[in-house]
Amino acid sequence: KKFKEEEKPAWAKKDIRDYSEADLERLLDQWEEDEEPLEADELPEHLRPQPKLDLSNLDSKNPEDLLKISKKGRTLMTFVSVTGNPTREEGDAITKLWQTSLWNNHIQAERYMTAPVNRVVLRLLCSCATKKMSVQAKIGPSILNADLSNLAEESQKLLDNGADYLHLDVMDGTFVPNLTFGHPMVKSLRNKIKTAFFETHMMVQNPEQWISPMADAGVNLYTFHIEPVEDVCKVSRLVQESGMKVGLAIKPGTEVKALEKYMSIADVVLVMTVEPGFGGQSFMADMMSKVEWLRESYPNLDIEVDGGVGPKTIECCAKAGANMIVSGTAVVGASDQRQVMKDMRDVVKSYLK
Ligand SMILES: O=C(CO)[C@H](O)[C@H](O)COP(=O)(O)O
Repeated sequence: KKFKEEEKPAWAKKDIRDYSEADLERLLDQWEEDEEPLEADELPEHLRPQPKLDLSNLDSKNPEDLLKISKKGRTLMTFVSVTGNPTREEGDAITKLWQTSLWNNHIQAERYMTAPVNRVVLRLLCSCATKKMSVQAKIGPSILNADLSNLAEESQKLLDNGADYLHLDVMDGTFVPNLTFGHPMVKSLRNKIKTAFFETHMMVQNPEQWISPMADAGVNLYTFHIEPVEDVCKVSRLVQESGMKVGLAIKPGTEVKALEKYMSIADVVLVMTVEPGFGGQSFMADMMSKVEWLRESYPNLDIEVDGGVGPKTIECCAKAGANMIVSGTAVVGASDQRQVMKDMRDVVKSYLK
């Protein structure tokens, strides 16, 4: 706090190295006091101002009515029962199908089985709630060019310096001419880093093969290339069913419109701005027309760019509408990682407003 010199309390005049626990508490209190309030859409969901709901005319037996209510941007909790006296396994399978079809319609639902066995509580968290939230600027460093023998330390350092998520490049030596690591490495990393958001960028020929091991390894977002996949919808559904978010990636030579038919299932779209396979390549500015088209067509979509992105190229990405920024060399090799990530996030924010 900016006290005038003569008004400073005794503790504030001390050298910070002489602070007692109580002085540190006071300092913390003041920081919190001086903090700028967050924008409404940046607050956690439970603190966001909520629209008023009118439940007076609600027909609770009509699922459509329930869904309409959840579309008002509120989390809804409801009890459902499965008729026909199924076993617990059958009840689980039936409600899972229901959950998947809700997910396919961008309605995020969580199920909690309760006693008796054929009843479940279905918590509906509507997609519209998510869609109404404006997209957020996020920086996800790629650890491809980091010291992989020190992966946990390197990753923790990036997170401590403000990374919003970690982008983990998985290459199989077939889809791309390079080889990195697979699910055992991701699992070991997850054992050391419990809470960070992990994206795996699957540069692999058969992404279906690695869904289950990656889910088990604690991956949050499973981004795979559509080019080698015959049935993108099926693979996406399997990703969702395993509890991960779906990211769809395209190489520089792939038309952005190839993604159009999968947009209802994608949580994130990744536009590659280099030929996948290696870090440290030059940014391809001509990919920005893809990002522009995506942002114009899907204002609430998470659009990620990856390859050659750093302080020199961030403006181009932000202007086109990208909000999730993967950056490898420029961040990992920076002497001040925190500053580089903050500067890039600020540029993206300035275009999102
Ligand atoms: O997917 C990748 C390469 O296939 C990397 O994530 C990407 O290249 C990031 O590294 P850099 O920012 O150094 O280009």
